[in-house]
Amino acid sequence: MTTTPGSTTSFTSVPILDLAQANDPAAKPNLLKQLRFALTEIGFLYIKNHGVPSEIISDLVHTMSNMFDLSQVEKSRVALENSPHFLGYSGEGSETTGGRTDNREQYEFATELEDRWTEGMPLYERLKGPCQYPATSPPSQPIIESYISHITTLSTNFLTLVAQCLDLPPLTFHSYLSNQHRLKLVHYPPSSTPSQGVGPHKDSSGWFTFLLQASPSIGGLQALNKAGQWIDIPAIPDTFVVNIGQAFEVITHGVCKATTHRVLSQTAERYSVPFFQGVRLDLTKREALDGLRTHFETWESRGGESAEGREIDSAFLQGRYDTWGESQLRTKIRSHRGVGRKFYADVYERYVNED
Ligand SMILES: O=C(O)CCC(=O)C(=O)O
Ligand SMILES: [Fe+2]
Repeated sequence: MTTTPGSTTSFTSVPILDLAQANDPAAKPNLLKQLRFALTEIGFLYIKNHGVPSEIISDLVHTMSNMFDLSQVEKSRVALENSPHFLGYSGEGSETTGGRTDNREQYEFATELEDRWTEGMPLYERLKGPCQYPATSPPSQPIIESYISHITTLSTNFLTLVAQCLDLPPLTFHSYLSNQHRLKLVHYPPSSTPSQGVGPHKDSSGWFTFLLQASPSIGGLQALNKAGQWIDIPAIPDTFVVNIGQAFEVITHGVCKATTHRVLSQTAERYSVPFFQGVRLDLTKREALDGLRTHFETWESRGGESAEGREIDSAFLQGRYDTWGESQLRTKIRSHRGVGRKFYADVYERYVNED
């Protein structure tokens, strides 16, 4: 259980920000004001006019649908359980969040990197390595790589606005970036009774998450406000949902909070694509806290988190581990225990048995 102070206010909706305003000197101050409000009071926002070409998105949505239509035999050829990097396909029921089974299947990809890990290097370096692409026609790899490349650019540029709206030099957050960002293609099968698509969680994978809700009229995504109410985050065409990850909450000393969210399964199937902007794995908690301490110390931290929000597991914030990389590895092993047992036997028991 976390002792993290504060999450968000009692927001009841999530604002839509127009990134085109960043290029208009007359409109930019308004954009930065809205962004500051969203980051400090909500932890979630939509962005429109984000600059990612619509054909890049439609190609991705199309290939995603082909990938989930593949047979179980084809899917299991690229099984995540065979990857020490936690990259590949995992079927329904193979992931748990908050101790309960999620009802979704997913393919996990990342910026394409070689596996450079050898015995003696930090274990978390093993999170980096090649993706597994299933056999589709047309091939999915160039489509997914192109999407990752566009969102990487968008998310990197977005950090400039984030810094500016928090009264910091434009490149403040860039030096903390990893060379590996992760992308998931997610399919929530239909469910006749209300059930957990993915359970309540805070994103543990980095700075910001950029989420494409790929099923236009299907709901299910919700964020938790301070009053303990679940607020709907409906799919809005031509937008991404952006939310704060746990590392960003740490570096801003809780001024910007990683807001708890979940997905409820619907009677219709739903597709989504979260992109997790990566943080350097060797970032230590001390470095993260000291970096901007003097800047954020003077900020009034926004108080109060709902009881349910405080229950969310959040290892890096609690300071159990020295590095961001180790807390990442722990989170991955706890979610995908088969991979943990197979490739990380030395730490498996310790990681899964602590609360
Ligand atoms: O599917 C969604 O809309 C959100 C998924 C999510 O929150 C996650 O995978 O971290
Ligand atoms: Fe999430």
